[in-house]
Amino acid sequence: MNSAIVVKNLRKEFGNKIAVKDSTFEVEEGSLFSLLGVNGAGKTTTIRMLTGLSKPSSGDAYICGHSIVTELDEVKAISNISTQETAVAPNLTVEENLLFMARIYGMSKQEAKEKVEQIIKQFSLEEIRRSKAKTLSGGWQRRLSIAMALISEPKVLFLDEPTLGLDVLARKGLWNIIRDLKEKVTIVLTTHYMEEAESLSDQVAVMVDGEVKACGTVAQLKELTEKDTLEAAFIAIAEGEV
Ligand SMILES: Nc1ncnc2c1ncn2[C@@H]1O[C@H](COP(=O)(O)OP(=O)(O)OP(=O)(O)O)[C@@H](O)[C@H]1O
Repeated sequence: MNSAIVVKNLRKEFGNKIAVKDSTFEVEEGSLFSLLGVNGAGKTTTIRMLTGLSKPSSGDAYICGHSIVTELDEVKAISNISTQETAVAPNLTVEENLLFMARIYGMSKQEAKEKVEQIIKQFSLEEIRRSKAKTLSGGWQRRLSIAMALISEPKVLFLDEPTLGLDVLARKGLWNIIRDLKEKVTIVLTTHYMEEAESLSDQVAVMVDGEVKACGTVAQLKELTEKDTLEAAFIAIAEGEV
C-alpha cells in the first residue's frame, strides 16, 4: 500500500483529559478514509493535529512523508481542510472568494483567473458565480468552502462533517463532488451519517474514547461485528461489544 497518511501513536491531552489516545492508522493514497465516532470521541482533535492546527502531546504522523511535528510547513503546503467554520467571506461573491483564495496562495492574476475558471466548472458554480456568499444556501456555501480548499491543489484534503445540516438533495450533490475528487486527492472525512460513510469510504475507522477501536472496509467491519449494516456494526464497536 502506498500510504498518503501514516499516523503513529498520536496522542493529545488537554490537562487530565486524553482526547486522542495513541492512535495508529494509515490512509492509502487516492482513497477516502472516514473517521467515525460518537460526540467527543476525538475525531476533530485528530484532524486538527493532522492539519497542524493543534500540536500533538506525543506521537507523530506523516502526510506524504512529512512529519506534522518537524515539517509543518511542508504539511501545510500539501494539505488543506474544510470545516463548518471555514472562512467564506460573506460579502464577496463566489468568484471573488475563489480569486481571493488563489491570490493568498501566491498565484499571479492570470494563474488565479485560470484556476478559478477550472474550479467553477469542476464544482458547477457557474450559475452562482456572481452571487454573494451570504446569499447562498447551506449546501452551496459548503460546496464553495470545499472548492476554496482545493484551490491550492492539496494532495490531502480533510473534510470535517462536510454535509452537516444539509438537506438530502444538497447532501447527494456533495457526495458526487467528493466521489469525483477521489483518486486525485486523498480524503479524510468525519461524519455522523453512516449512509455517507458507507457510500463514499474505502476505509472506515471507528474512534471510541480517543482510541481507534476498529479500522477496515465497511465489509470488514460488518464481518468483525457479525452485523448486516454499518450502523449496527458502528453501535457494536462504540458500545464495546468487540
Ligand atoms: N480545546 C480543548 N480543551 C479541552 N478539551 C477539549 C478541547 N478540544 C476537545 N476537547 C475534548 O476532547 C474530546 C474529543 O473532542 P473532539 O472534538 O475531538 O471530538 P469529536 O469526535 O470531534 O466530537 P464531535 O462529533 O462532537 O465533533 C472531548 O471530550 C472534548 O471535550
